[in-house]
Amino acid sequence: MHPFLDLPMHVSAQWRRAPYALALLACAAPAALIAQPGRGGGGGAGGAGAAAGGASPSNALPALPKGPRAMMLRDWYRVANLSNPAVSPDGKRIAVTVTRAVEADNRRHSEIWVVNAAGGEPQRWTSPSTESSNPRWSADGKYLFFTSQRAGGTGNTWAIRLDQPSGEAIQVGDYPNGSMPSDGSFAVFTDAGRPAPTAPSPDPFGQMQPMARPPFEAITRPSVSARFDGRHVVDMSYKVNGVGFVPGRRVARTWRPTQIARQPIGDTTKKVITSTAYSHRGPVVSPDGKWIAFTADSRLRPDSVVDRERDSLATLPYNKVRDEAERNDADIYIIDANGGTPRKLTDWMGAESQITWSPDGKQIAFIGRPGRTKNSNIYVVDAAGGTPRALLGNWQYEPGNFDWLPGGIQFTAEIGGRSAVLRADMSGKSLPTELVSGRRQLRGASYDESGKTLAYVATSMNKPTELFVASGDGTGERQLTNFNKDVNADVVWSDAERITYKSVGNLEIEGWLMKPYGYEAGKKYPMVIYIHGGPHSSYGEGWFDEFQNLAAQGMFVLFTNPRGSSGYGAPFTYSTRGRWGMEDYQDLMKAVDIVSVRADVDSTKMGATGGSYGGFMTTWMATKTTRFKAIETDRTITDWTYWYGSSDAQGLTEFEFYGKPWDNQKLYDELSPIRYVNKVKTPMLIVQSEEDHRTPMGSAEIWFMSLKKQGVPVELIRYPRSNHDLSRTGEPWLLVDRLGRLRQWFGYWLQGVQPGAVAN
Ligand SMILES: CC(=O)N[C@@H](C)C(=O)N[C@@H](C)C(=O)N[C@@H](C)C(=O)O
Repeated sequence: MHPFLDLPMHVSAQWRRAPYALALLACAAPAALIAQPGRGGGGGAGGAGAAAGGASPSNALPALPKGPRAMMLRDWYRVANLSNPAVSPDGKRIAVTVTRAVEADNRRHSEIWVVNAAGGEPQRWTSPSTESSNPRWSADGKYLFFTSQRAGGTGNTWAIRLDQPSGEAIQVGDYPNGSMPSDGSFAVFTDAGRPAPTAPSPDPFGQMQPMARPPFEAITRPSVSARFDGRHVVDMSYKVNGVGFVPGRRVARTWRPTQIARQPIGDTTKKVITSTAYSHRGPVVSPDGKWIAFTADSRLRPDSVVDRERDSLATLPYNKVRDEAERNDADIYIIDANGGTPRKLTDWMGAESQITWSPDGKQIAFIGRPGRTKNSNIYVVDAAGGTPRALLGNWQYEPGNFDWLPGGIQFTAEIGGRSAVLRADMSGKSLPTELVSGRRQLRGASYDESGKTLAYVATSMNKPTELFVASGDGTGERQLTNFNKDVNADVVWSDAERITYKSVGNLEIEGWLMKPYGYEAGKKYPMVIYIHGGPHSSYGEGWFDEFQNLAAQGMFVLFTNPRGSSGYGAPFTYSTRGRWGMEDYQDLMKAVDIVSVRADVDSTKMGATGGSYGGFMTTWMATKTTRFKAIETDRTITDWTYWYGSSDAQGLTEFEFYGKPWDNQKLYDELSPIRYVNKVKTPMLIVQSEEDHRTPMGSAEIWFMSLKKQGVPVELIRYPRSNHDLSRTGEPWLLVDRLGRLRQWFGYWLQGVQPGAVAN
């Protein structure tokens, strides 16, 4: 997991859009859910604007012309995104989530579709009137479970019955979700327990909005509670991007350590088998059902002690010896499947996750990260104990998810900007072998019970996501779906050339140059460099609406993964610590140098754009060079001290800048573009979301005002009802509006296209 946030570590800047934020509507699924793609009923494969009309602005828009042609803005609504493939235990069927926008309703919609692994038409299994995602098959093949919020249910797990005629989705209480032994007789999962009952006391503030009520131990009170509807804050984490404002505690802090529970399949009785002051995490049962492995604090200290220690350390100034020391926060333990005293499997420095038993139950594998800035690896240890051994040796890259199949361990990994399915050498002596690879990005490798069938979703530069199947060893790959057939037939998606180049310190940097739509040899075209955020994320070999948008406008799009990006190993990722805007800036400008001397690039018409950390970098660039004729800065950061105080992710700079602003104010200041704003001459478009709690509005506002006061052309677009993820999961109409503004801004400054003349 990401050290600062609840996010997976290797987040591709392009793929962050995939798990669309679902506005799950409460609505029962009608019977006869199965539909053929492209045959109506709420949107077939690739169907544009699938929902039935209602009065909306989009209804007034003319039909999109047939292609082949450049991408138009409204083509965005036509692209289907596939995610979470799941192979049935017998390997015969594959379920997948299909998400697309419903243009007329300004929303996204997700459904579960199922396709035979042997091929054939995919079938829709969930209702077009309800949101459904994340399919998973029960081990005995009786159910297809999926996530949905429907009226009259508890929790968000629903199921379609497979072993008998089935109608609407149901909820089943006797089939718990969790880790199961080979015979599938019971499931093991964590249980947060119930809060201790407290005597109800009258709450004088009970009628107030939750954010307005005086939190626990607050000193001030509303003079008249019915007249105060503001926000009263005493806790540090009072706002979270994508969630909003979070009400504070109203009672003293208590701890509810997670326990391990087990429940027989076909029974509704849950038995909690532990009762400890420490939490159990990620329990997995051995194939023979006798043992449960889990992670917990390395000293099994009560959660209250661990949390208080962490909170008190967090108030101290940065201390190199203490804060850079390697830590052993957690270890793996094994307990009898009926409960008892756990045994520590091994004392291992660092963090363990994804504990997995070998099929014979004799060994345990896990992903281990020996130190915060060190590469993770797959480790294997005897279930009896011993020293874990690394399977990937000194491999440059890091494993994603892995499966221990009958034939060995297979895993996914980011290899720079592409991704692959690989097999580990179980002796740990050789580097892993790529089974499914190529210039593309793969997600969600899923296997049947025997490991003989493998499914994944894949995309490449000019191909939106589709579902693929192959043999377990990666051979015999076949594309199973064509949800984007119609849009692909109309739109000529641009392809990109992969480049690598040596930058400061001889470090190799990977990048791509996407050709403009309608490229003709002998002509010159404007070029825009895109800069990703994080900084620990990456661009890569996948279809990306933003790049296609500007390429369709007739521009080269340059994008690179400067040092600091993820996907090239932890040393590369963390090599910019304390040096943001230094060598990574040079990595970016080096790419501009290389590309700008090409005969087909007009070096007098270059632009730059980027979001979040990329937004910081674009403002930083604006203070350093006038080579760009126009810049767009998105969800920007212009003052790191302001950002530290107003964002929801202080851990990022506390780690990267070696402390809090007052520990290292000089660095926070020196790396803040606002200190040099008097040097900016480049026209800038600023795009910012009103509800962005990751990079709040103040950075954009001060940048806007500073440029205005200096007479530099600047526009600020403030998007309502939007957070940090507007460009990925925001309201479709606003998201597309933003794409249009990018075309217009660069169209005006780089191509001389007059306001209002850029095609939609
Ligand atoms: C990798 C990551 O997400 N890091 C976070 C702490 C983060 O949110 N950083 C932002 C400043 C950022 O740049 N986010 C990127 C990923 C974005 O595009 O939003």
